[in-house]
Formats: sequence, structure tokens, C-alpha cells
Amino acid sequence: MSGLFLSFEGIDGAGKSTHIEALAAALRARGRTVVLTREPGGTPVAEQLRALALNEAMDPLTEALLMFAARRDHLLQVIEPALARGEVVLCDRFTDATFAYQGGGRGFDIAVLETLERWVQSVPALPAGRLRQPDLTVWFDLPPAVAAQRLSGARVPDKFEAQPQAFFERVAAAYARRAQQDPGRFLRVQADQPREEVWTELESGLRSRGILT
Ligand SMILES: Nc1ncnc2c1ncn2[C@@H]1O[C@H](COP(=O)(O)OP(=O)(O)OP(=O)(O)O)[C@@H](O)[C@H]1O
Ligand SMILES: Cc1cn([C@H]2C[C@H](O)[C@@H](COP(=O)(O)O)O2)c(=O)[nH]c1=O
Repeated sequence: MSGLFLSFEGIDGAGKSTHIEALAAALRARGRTVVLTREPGGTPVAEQLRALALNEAMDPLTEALLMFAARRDHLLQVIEPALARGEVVLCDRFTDATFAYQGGGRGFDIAVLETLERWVQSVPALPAGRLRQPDLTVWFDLPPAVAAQRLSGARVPDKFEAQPQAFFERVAAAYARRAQQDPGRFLRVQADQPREEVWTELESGLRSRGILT
């Protein structure tokens, strides 16, 4: 069986975690081996970088470099080996999050992010010039006001969760731009619905792409 790389995106509180576990169970029930992982993180080195990026104040370039450094380690140590073994990788966030949070939220230079994307996602298994990208990105599209309501009081906010709603409006707009640039890779799920309906929409999108049978 060939490997499959799915990423899950959306603003904080959009509902990714709620559905990733259920999807992993559905895929395992169909005989697939599933690796559940996340960014920033997924390896000991990347988890340390995550702790810095989510908790320490830093300038936007430093933040972007930490995200991509964590990603490089995660790709080489976890994602690429799993894909080579023919497994399914379910990754809670990937590079679209950098374009959304550092590019949209922070207003950091998109051209620099594109350069880092090319460096980091060039991997030995792919011919020169081709980048490792998710086969499909599920984008949980939720209005920031609804996300804020869902997260209010739920936990101690990290550096990003503590940002004002205007930050998340920019993040959401940047996700929409990324999806527009590569519509074939994105599955948009309307996340402002009851959990069961979000799951039904996700399941149906995955069926129509042959990922769930
Ligand atoms: N469809 C829904 N309707 C109402 N509440 C929901 C729905 N989906 C998830 N929630 C709740 O919203 C909160 C955020 O959900 P979840 O943790 O799945 O989001 P997330 O996208 O993984 O967030 P983060 O990226 O910040 O970790 C949780 O309390 C969850 O129970
Ligand atoms: C990959 C990535 C993530 N972020 C931000 C987005 C979230 O606020 C946190 C991760 O927390 P989660 O609960 O695991 O979703 O990090 C970012 O700013 N840039 C990135 O590239």
C-alpha cells in the first residue's frame, strides 16, 4: 500500500483534535497503519522547539525559523519513514499553519516563507524540485468569534491562543488564500456546525476522494 499524508488545519479551537482521533480509528478499522502526529512537534527535538515557540516572546523571523526547523526534523524522523513504510500520517498542522500564523497573523514576508518551504520540504525520496506536501489538507473553517467562544475558559492560553480576535481574522484569511492557491489539495469543512455534522462532512469529503471506502 502506498503512504498517505493528511494534514489538518484551522485557527485555534476549530475542532481538529476532536475529529483526528475518530478518523484514525476509521482508517485503522480499514486495515491501515496510522501515525498520529502534530506540528510544531512530533519528535523530541521538535517538541523542545514547540515549547519555545509557543511560550517565549521572539521576533517573527525567529518564530518562523523555529517552525521550519521543527518541521525539518519531524519530516526526516517521522513523516518520511512512515510514508516509505506505506502508512497513513495524520498531522495536526503543517506548513499551511506557518503561512497562516506567521504570514497572515504576524504579517511576516511570504517570499521568505516560500524559500524556507522549498528548503525544508525537499526530501531525498522526491526528485529535485518536488516538495513534500500533504496529499490532502483538511481545513476546518470556523469564524474566529465562534472559536473564541469555544476556547473561553477552557485552558490556560499559550502565546498564540492569547492573541486578539483581529490576529485570528488575519490567520483565517491567510488559510483561505492558501486554499485558493491549491484547491485540489484542500478539503474545506464548515466547522461551525454540531460535531456530528462536521464529521459527516469530513467523512463524505474523504469518501469522494477515495481515502475512506
Ligand atoms: N462542532 C463543535 N461544536 C461545538 N464545540 C466543539 C465542536 N468541535 C469541537 N468543539 C469544542 O471546541 C473546543 C476546541 O476543539 P478542538 O480541541 O478539537 O480544536 P482544535 O482545532 O484541535 O484546537 P487547537 O488547535 O487550539 O488545539 C473543544 O472544547 C471541543 O470540545
Ligand atoms: C505548525 C504551526 C503552528 N503554529 C501555532 C498554531 C497554534 O496556535 C500552535 C500549536 O498549537 P496546537 O494546539 O497544537 O494547534 O502553534 C504556528 O504559529 N505556526 C506553525 O507553523
